Amino acid sequence: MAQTIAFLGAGSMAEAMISGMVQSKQVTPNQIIVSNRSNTNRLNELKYKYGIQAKKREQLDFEKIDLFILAMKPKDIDSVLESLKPHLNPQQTIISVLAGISTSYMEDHLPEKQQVIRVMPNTSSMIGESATAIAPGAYAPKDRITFTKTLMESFGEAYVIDEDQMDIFTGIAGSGPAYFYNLMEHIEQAGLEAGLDSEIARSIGAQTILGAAKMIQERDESPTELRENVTSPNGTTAAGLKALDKHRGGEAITAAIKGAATRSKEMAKQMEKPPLATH
Ligand SMILES: NC(=O)C1=CN([C@@H]2O[C@H](COP(=O)(O)OP(=O)(O)OC[C@H]3O[C@@H](n4cnc5c(N)ncnc54)[C@H](O)[C@@H]3O)[C@@H](O)[C@H]2O)C=CC1
Ligand SMILES: O=C(O)[C@@H]1CCC=N1
Repeated sequence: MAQTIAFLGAGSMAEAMISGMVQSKQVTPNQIIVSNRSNTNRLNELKYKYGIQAKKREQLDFEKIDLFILAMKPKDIDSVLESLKPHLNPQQTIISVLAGISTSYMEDHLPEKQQVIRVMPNTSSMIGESATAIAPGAYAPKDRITFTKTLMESFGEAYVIDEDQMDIFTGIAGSGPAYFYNLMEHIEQAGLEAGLDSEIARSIGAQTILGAAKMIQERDESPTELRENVTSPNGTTAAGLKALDKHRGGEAITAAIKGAATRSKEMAKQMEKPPLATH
């Protein structure tokens, strides 16, 4: 992949993607440039940790960059698009990881017909295990979409979806790791309260989640069949599931996914609003 990739934003999501890309060896570290608004300590940290290039915004050589990956907070999108706009040429692609920012919003704030692709990775990119969505904008050519998919696959699984599915994808996969970390917090606490060592409680919980996820991926059985296989009549699992049901565990997960997806939609709506008039 002989392309130069510049990250604008050097936070946790940028680092997770950089880590996954570098480990995959599909991208060499010197193809990656990381940049942010002002925190040079953070840039140096990433530079030395991953062997990539780190540059202040004013040091970026825009012409030599093929792909810009926007990885700042959604609230900073306007200032970033404004600062990018005068430097872009039609061959350059803007990839955005920002939740709730549509491709059409970005296209409207960039030079006419700029190539824009929206993606939604998650922090498991860090170890090559992301589930990443890709939604191309109106002017993204096929070869760039294919390239972006290959790039996203360097740190996990990647799926090309319609942009109107991005909110639910964000609810399931973008925010999803947090639900499992929250689940782990509860598992660990239950283990601790019953006298397990905290390290062992954490390890047991993680291995159990990992094993269940791999069973779903590797076996030709549905989650329902797999659940039934664990559940002996009147046994321990039946008692556990009854308690889960009583406390509306399943509904809680559905609500979490829907809550995140709704927030993603709301964020997009807020961006569509005209700015408040100032007098
Ligand atoms: N954290 C996550 O799990 C995921 C985050 N995202 C998206 O990734 C984006 C970044 O999220 P995090 O990494 O968690 O945030 P973060 O707060 O850790 O990082 C934001 C970075 O942007 C930089 N920044 C701010 N203004 C800038 C500007 N004008 N130009 C260049 N850089 C600028 C900051 O210095 C910081 O390095 C968000 O838009 C979020 O919606 C998407 C998927 C998952
Ligand atoms: O919480 C957020 O808004 C971002 C997007 C998906 C995960 N983190």
